[in-house]
Amino acid sequence: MVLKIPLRRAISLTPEHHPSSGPAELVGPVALKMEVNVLVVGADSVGKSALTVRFLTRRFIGEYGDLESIYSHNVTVDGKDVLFNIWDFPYSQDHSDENFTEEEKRIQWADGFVLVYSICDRASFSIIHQKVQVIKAAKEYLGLEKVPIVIVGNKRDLHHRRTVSSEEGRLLALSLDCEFYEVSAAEAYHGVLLVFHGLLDRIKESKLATKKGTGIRGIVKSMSAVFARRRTDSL
Ligand SMILES: Nc1nc2c(ncn2[C@@H]2O[C@H](COP(=O)(O)OP(=O)(O)OP(=O)(O)O)[C@@H](O)[C@H]2O)c(=O)[nH]1
Repeated sequence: MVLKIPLRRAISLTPEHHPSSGPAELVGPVALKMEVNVLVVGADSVGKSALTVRFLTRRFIGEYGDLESIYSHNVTVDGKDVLFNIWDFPYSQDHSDENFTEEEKRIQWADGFVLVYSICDRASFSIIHQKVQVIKAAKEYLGLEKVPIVIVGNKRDLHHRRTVSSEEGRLLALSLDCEFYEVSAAEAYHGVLLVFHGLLDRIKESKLATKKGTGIRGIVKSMSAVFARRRTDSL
């Protein structure tokens, strides 16, 4: 039986986690709670909503409608609470300036990306390469060197209709320094769980690297400022 339930009712939505709020770590009374923003991107009907809902509710609903929203959900990973804000967003063919700016905002908002294609839809696979480049370029511009991206080939259960081989997916991910998974949101929860946990690991690594980078960059910057002042003083 196919269950049809509105996503907003299936998942608790925390309204304050809007793109403008950006990534953050919530400081609770006792412990630091990690919060991550994840953007799920891909062509139409590849299963973006199915993956998101599977991760958040463990269920495969079947039909998801056209709702585009950010869903916030607490997940316990390695004994620690992590707040996932997940934005499931269809790939847009609209290349207007306005759309470009909106896309940049979404990329800025996200700490990590799940890029989804369907193994039965070659066109959905073909856009992944360009999408990764757009994301990386935008993040590099913001000073982030290592961008956490996971590429996911969905609908693995439909292997008789496969048009993209696992090898192609794996090679693409390898060439773009992304992680790769093939899953079936329809058939199994475990694979989908690995996708989001794998992404979380990458996000943690990237945050750590950024903190370290900022530290060194900060020291270099202040030293340069001191020497520059000394040079001006001695003139
Ligand atoms: N067989 C199979 N069908 C799936 C799988 N994942 C999703 N679907 C189906 O594919 C269709 C599209 O799924 P959605 O999750 O709505 O895809 P989407 O990418 O969010 O689609 P848009 O909202 O149009 O961008 C639905 O009919 C789902 O039931 C899967 O792993 N296997």
